[in-house]
Amino acid sequence: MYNFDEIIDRKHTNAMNTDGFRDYIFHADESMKFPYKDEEFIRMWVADMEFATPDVVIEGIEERLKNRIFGYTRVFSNDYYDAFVSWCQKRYDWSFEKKELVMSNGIIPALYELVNYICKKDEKVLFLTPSYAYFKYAADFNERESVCSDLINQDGYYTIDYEDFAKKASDPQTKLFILCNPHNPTGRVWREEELMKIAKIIEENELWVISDEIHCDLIRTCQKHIPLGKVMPTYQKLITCMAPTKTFNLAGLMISNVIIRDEKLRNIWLSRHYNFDNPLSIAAAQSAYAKGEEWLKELQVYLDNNFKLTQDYLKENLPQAKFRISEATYLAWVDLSNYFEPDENLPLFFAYRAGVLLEGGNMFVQNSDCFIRLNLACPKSILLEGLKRICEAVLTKHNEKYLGETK
Ligand SMILES: Cc1ncc(COP(=O)(O)O)c(C/N=C2\CONC2=O)c1O
Repeated sequence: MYNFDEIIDRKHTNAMNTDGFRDYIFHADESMKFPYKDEEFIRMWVADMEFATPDVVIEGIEERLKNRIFGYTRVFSNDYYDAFVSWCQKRYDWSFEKKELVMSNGIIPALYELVNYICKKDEKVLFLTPSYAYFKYAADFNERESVCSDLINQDGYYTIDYEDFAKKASDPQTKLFILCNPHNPTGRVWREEELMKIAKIIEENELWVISDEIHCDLIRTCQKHIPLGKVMPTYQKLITCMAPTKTFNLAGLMISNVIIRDEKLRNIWLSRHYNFDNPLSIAAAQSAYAKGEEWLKELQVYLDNNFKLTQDYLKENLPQAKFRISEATYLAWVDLSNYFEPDENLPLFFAYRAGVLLEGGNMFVQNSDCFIRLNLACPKSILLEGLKRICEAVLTKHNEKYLGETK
């Protein structure tokens, strides 16, 4: 049994989570002050976990450390590919050839590069909104136009607006579709029939498609992830991105899997991408895929319980908040439109009034006003304190507003 209740001090580890929030959330510097000391914040924002990576990963790194030489390194041996492809076969009944796998220091850097390799300057990048903002940033960085297809929110359950998606996909200038599968921030796990409808539209318009599946291992225990590559087994213009970094809390080790079917695009990648890897990251990732399943199973149960706890707590203490348990990710997507106006800065409100760091609607491109996104990958004692602070702050504001109106 693993102890996910353990509170681990992340101070002085150069963690984005503890030290990077002023810049990332508020675009401010260290001079930005709050009525809370930094260590007093409940941190529910950036998507990494407050849990120790599994012992098998630590042991894999320790084993590699014994060699004591850490020269230029690349994934040359089959061991890494064998561990990763076995993971995909066992969990998703999906595999790919070794030659299709290239490595990247992150999925975001891969997106930045692939947009440039795939789209000409006047071509467009399509994605579903609300969206992880880096899909838009990958287009912006490359000065390619973004096109957003808003998901339909049916009482907290998000579905694809196929008519809108098809219309935007049919624009001859739209060249690339980036799919988030499972979806951050709504937590949807796309069903086979949904993926098949998207696949039909992709094929009809001969789009390139990047399926970003970084969250695929972190699904509720009752859910099943389907790689887009399974629904489009022979479609050559498909790139699939997966990584151990979300699953095993290894984001700082910067190692991601990019599976490029198209040989021409793969050769462009291999000729232009900086193709070296960190030997400790390879050892960590390989151990995770080869031996990490038991830990992941226990983590999934712990996260399921954190989602249930959140649902019960909000129902009891913030009844006008609308929240459905995410089908995947450890991110809760909560609709507070009954308590806030669209133009209110929710991250700022909760930092000042609740001492909680979270990400808010305006950080997910569009179609996300009045939502907050809560990282639930933390010990339940921390989660409860965060939920308590959030609900108290909202209710105090709500009462202030109500009393103000009745004066
Ligand atoms: C859909 C998606 N793709 C890629 C990444 C990052 O991949 P990397 O470059 O680390 O390999 C994230 C991390 N999501 C985060 C990170 O912090 N907040 C989020 O929502 C993500 O949610």
